[in-house]
Amino acid sequence: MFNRSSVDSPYRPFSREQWSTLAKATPLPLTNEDVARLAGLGDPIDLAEVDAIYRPLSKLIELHVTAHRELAASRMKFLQASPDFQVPFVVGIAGSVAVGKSSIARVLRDLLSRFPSMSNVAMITTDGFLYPNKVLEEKGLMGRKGFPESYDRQALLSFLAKVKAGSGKVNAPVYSHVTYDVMPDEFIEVDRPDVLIIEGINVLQPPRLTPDAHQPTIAVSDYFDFSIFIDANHADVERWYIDRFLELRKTAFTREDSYFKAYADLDDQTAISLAKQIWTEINLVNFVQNIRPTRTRADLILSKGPDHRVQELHLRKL
Ligand SMILES: Nc1ncnc2c1ncn2[C@@H]1O[C@H](COP(=O)(O)OP(=O)(O)O)[C@@H](O)[C@H]1O
Ligand SMILES: CC(C)(COP(=O)(O)O)[C@@H](O)C(=O)NCCC(=O)O
Repeated sequence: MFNRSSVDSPYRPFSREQWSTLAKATPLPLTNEDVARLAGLGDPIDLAEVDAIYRPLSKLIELHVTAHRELAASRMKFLQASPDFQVPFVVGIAGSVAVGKSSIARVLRDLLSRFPSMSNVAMITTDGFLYPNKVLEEKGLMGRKGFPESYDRQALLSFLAKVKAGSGKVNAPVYSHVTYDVMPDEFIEVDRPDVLIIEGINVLQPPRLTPDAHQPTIAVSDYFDFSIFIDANHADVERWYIDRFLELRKTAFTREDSYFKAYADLDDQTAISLAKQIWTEINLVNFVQNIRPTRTRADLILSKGPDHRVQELHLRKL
């Protein structure tokens, strides 16, 4: 669990209680319609949690979006240039596999789009930018899925550059957890959104050195205007990973096109040891070596307890 609260820390800490008092002063309380729509997302985040933690967070992000637009307008005026488009505001969400990034991203997308100034909120996940299995096999990286080298970073950087440059209709590739591979003909079309949420385990990776000149290149997070790291004790995340694996065994794995179809009939004990093995050999190693070290690059760190409820928040001081 992240724990820095001294005066020289770049972060200002908030207990769950302190943060949730902000909900009272946050506009746009949840209406019955919002509650029904959020429940319809099928995510397990309960509505009290949405109200106490994620609704104030949506307001904080809205403040950043407004300030970002004002700064862009003043800069254009100073540069005597005419603003030709509104640059999308990019929110990055990082954290371990199975820490709850996608669930939080979906809820945030819904909450942000309730603000009239940012009704068009797009969302993508970085798994679409993993190399296809065929390429990973050729590179000997099938056991390193999710590690920085398993992503087509250039494609991801180019996607973000186009979105930020105001290009209309930019396609992001899509990953299937059923086929365990990138889908060759499926894309998410992003068309000049007000906000783009990009979620993935490696989005806060520092820039890499170029092999020839040893010069650092641009980082994915250079395109972020606000970044969030979802943190939790890794023993809890392992449990969430195994629970999700057992759930998938009953659903996605039973499909004919599932990569894991052979796992659908496993008994509980075998399924649990297999999930533990994948967790320990791939995802935990990646978390310790590559993901956790990026935590202090985030603007906001959300620390979850064993029940997924956020217990503490650390917000970067301005
Ligand atoms: N607030 C929550 N309460 C209960 N379960 C949750 C919560 N958030 C996520 N989960 C569960 O934890 C697991 C991991 O969440 P998910 O959003 O898929 O993680 P990630 O996108 O980080 O891999 C899933 O089984 C999900 O249903
Ligand atoms: C697809 C993932 C790399 C997550 O990617 P992300 O969307 O966070 O970029 C991960 O869910 C994964 O499949 N890891 C490989 C080991 C495993 O099967 O869990």
